[in-house]
Amino acid sequence: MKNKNLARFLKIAFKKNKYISIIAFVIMIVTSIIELFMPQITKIILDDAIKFGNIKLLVNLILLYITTNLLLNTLSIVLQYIYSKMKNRVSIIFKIKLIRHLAKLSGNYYTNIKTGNILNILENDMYIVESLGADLLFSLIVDFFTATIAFFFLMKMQYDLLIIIVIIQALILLTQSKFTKLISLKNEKLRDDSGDISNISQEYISNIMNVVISKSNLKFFKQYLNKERKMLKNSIGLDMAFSTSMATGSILSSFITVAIYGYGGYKIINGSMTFGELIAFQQYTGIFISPCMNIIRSNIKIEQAKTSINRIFTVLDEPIIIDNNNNGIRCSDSFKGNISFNNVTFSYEDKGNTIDNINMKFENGKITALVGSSGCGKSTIAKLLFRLWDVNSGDIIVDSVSLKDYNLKNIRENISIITQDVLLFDDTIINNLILNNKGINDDYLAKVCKSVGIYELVNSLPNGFNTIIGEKGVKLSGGQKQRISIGRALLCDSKIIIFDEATSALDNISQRDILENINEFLEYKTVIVIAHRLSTIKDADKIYVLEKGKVIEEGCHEQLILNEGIYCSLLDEQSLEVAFA
Ligand SMILES: Nc1ncnc2c1ncn2[C@@H]1O[C@H](COP(=O)(O)OP(=O)(O)OP(=O)(O)O)[C@@H](O)[C@H]1O
Repeated sequence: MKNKNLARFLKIAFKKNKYISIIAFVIMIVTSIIELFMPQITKIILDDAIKFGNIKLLVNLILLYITTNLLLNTLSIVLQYIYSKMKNRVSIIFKIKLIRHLAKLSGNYYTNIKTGNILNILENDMYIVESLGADLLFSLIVDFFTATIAFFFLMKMQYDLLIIIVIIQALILLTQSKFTKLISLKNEKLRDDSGDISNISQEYISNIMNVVISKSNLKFFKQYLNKERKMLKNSIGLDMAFSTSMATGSILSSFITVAIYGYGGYKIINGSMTFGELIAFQQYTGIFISPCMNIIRSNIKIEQAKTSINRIFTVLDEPIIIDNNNNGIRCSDSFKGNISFNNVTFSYEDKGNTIDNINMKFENGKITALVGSSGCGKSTIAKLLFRLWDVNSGDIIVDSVSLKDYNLKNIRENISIITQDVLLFDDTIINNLILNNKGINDDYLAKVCKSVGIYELVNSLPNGFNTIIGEKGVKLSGGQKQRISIGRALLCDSKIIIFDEATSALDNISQRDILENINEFLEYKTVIVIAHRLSTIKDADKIYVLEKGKVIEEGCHEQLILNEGIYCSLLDEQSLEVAFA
């Protein structure tokens, strides 16, 4: 699986860097050939120019040596530039792929997602893949090429000395491959630890104010320290394995030097080798061993990267359960957003039915309310409509077309959900209001802001609409956040608009004022209001009362009062609560 994912990764990376990779590969081969040519210059300098006192030849060879060196270094700068470009390009491509894919996943995935793990993939795994280096694959090919040619030169020069070197090299290969396995195992453990720590830190930092208020710092610290201790232990283990592997490699490599000077020196003494040949042999040995060692070290890097690439693909391969239906129907200009739930049944995972054979209608130009005790399934209705989950049975019909037959992105653009938990960005008020909706005119913006009651607030701020509201809108009150969220939805101008406890942070009077003020924006829309406070929905055209995922009563406020059913008792309970408040 890991190898398959590595191949998939390389295929995508290569496809996006086709021409630049070919250029890099050609430069690498040229560099390698030049390097292979260098020991020959040394040999001629020693054995021909110096030995026979040929000054002209010596000067020419030294000039050649300098020129080749200059060329080699220039090519190496060009290569570095290409690699750096490729590396960043590949990393950006995969990050975008990941972020895009995440947006296509289902509510189920979002429910079970571990934020820290995903952040870890986006940051750490991407970094490891980046540091694998775009050059690695090419280097391996070129290293193999260079080592083979150097091997032939060495064999031609002194095959018996070469045999000794090959034996030592084989020993190095054997020990290093054992270390590679150990290192990659330890590395995998470390990556898991790092994911766990990211999860805890992410949970802590993003809720820091609530953590302090709920006095749960100690719980976090304990959890955090335990994980850090475990990671420290594994990290030391990894470093030790790494340095032992390096030291073993280095000790074994030193035997090669011993063999060259010992056995090579002996050969010079008995006349079967020249001094120039010994130096050239030593240089070729370097050219032979260095790529061999590179191949071994690359193996460790590749093993590390494989783990990271695997993680990247675990997210990328997460199946898209909610079909995007890209070729599906798009909402036309005459789209009304009349919705009917026909015998809809739905359950989260393997739990019992959260929505149980429900039939409901939400009509354009009307306000329909959903009420019922906590956990009866009201918000689930909104989530099904937004297709975060698909229904198990029955169908949701929008303007006579099944919801599943619409292009997902397009139908979602026509639905705005304002939830209790407002999503605000650490950005200006204006950017939080308009999001991507750049074409909004100033008068309309002012009108919407007045209706949701933030116009005065904005004007009272020195930077007005350009005031930064802090992370998660921390500089605003709960009510102000909800007002911005409602304003944002109105500016979106979707045909279907769902208020899910959207005014829960506001007092009764502010809530009534907002609802009255925004009425004109809701005139030709399908409006669904989910509320606990029944005063919010008493003017709704239709009210559905839900219990355990079933509709148990329906009608307008007056009809439901006459029914003297659950709605009536909920109303009585709330009147009592207000009276005793
Ligand atoms: N993502 C989820 N995964 C599993 N179960 C869920 C999920 N979301 C909600 N539930 C469960 O589904 C049931 C209905 O939840 P829902 O949020 O629709 O209720 P609600 O009527 O809107 O409640 P409230 O008024 O408290 O907001 C609850 O029992 C809840 O635990």
